[in-house]
Amino acid sequence: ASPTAALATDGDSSPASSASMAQPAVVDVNPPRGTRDFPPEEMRLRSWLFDNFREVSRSMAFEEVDFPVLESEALFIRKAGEEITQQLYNFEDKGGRRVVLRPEITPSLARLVIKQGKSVSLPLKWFTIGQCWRYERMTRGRRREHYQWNMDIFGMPKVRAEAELIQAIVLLFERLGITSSDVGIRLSSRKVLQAVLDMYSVPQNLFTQVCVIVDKLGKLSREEIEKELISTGLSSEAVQGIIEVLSLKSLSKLEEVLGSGVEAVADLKKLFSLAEQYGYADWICFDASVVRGLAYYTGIVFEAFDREGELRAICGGGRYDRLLSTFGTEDVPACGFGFGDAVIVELLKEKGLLPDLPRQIDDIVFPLDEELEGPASSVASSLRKKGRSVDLVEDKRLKWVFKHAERINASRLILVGKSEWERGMVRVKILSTREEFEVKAGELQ
Ligand SMILES: Nc1ccc(Br)nc1
Repeated sequence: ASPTAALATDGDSSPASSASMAQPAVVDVNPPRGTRDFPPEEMRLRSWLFDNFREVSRSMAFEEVDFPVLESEALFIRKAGEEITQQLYNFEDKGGRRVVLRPEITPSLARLVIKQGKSVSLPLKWFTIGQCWRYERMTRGRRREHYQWNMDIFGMPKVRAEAELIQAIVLLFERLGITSSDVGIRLSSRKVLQAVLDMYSVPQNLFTQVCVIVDKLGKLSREEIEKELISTGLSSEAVQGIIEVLSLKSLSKLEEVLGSGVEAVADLKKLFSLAEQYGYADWICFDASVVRGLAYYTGIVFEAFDREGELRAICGGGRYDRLLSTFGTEDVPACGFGFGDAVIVELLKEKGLLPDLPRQIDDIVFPLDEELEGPASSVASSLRKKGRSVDLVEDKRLKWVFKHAERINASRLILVGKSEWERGMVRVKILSTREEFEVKAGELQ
């Protein structure tokens, strides 16, 4: 039986389709576990979302870049215990190379910056939209792939980079109809945690591990967090100090605890003052518990969350000034964020903000009988060359064509009939007004 047996037909009684209807499909027509198909309606929504990502990136003067989904596993081997490195979609290829389906975009960006070396002038502002993968044990039934919009700035050491990236996120939300009462952006700096660890003389090599653990605040219980922190060798005094500082929600309180002149506080104050000038101050709030879960962040970190519901992170990012040296080359200051395609769509659904994106075609061209299939081809071709979207239909009854025109929201129906064609004419039906007239085939726009 043909694998397409399960495919519905359009009800037209053309003999080929009815015979294959009876057999069940012999292949599993579902995509691999944790992955999605994008049939036309879902694809229109995804394209709409990605067009908004692209439009914001363009308005911020970012250049689009792209990378293979397949990367060397070495790019993602990190020892900080991040979830992302424990769920690598990794395998050995036929050449014995250790490769992965990338779990994130940032290491690929860093790789390309290193590869481009001196040939690029800084700062670099790059964006991409790419599919990312994780091998999640299906017990949790979560997705194994999603598309991420990434915007990254290389070579901008000051908090201007963070301020620019947060504006991009706010511009995107505003384009989608989301307001600052729907979503907030929590931000802090990893230098806060660095300052606390310094206060307790915690060795520097524990920093990234501690970040990955405290990122689970809000997901794990306080006891579990304390236990994990103790297991890294931290004193219980240091653990209490960390949890106390990370529960702060006020910058002035933070300054009281850490003392004035601390870099973390200065950075954050500068960012809040820039936010006023950009006009997005009501979107952001200081929250010392924000550390994000990626090992390589070194400075300001931020994440957008929905103010109702389970406070899911919609997107997140931060500064990573020392990622390149982990690849064996000199560091370039960098900052970026990742914005997934799934949580945002759930949020839009909950807020009733999903756009109506019907299929829309300009013209249907239909030959009224077989000997006019040639002329219909030239009519369709000339309209397409003028930029019209044209559905060339044949072997159907006229009744079906009218139904089809409605289904695809066609603006016009161009009928190619024998008597008209002999006079160099075609018949045009404007489907919204039912207006009908003849036009010289050569003058059809
Ligand atoms: N990093 C990552 C990859 C794939 C999905 Br779904 N979520 C997170």
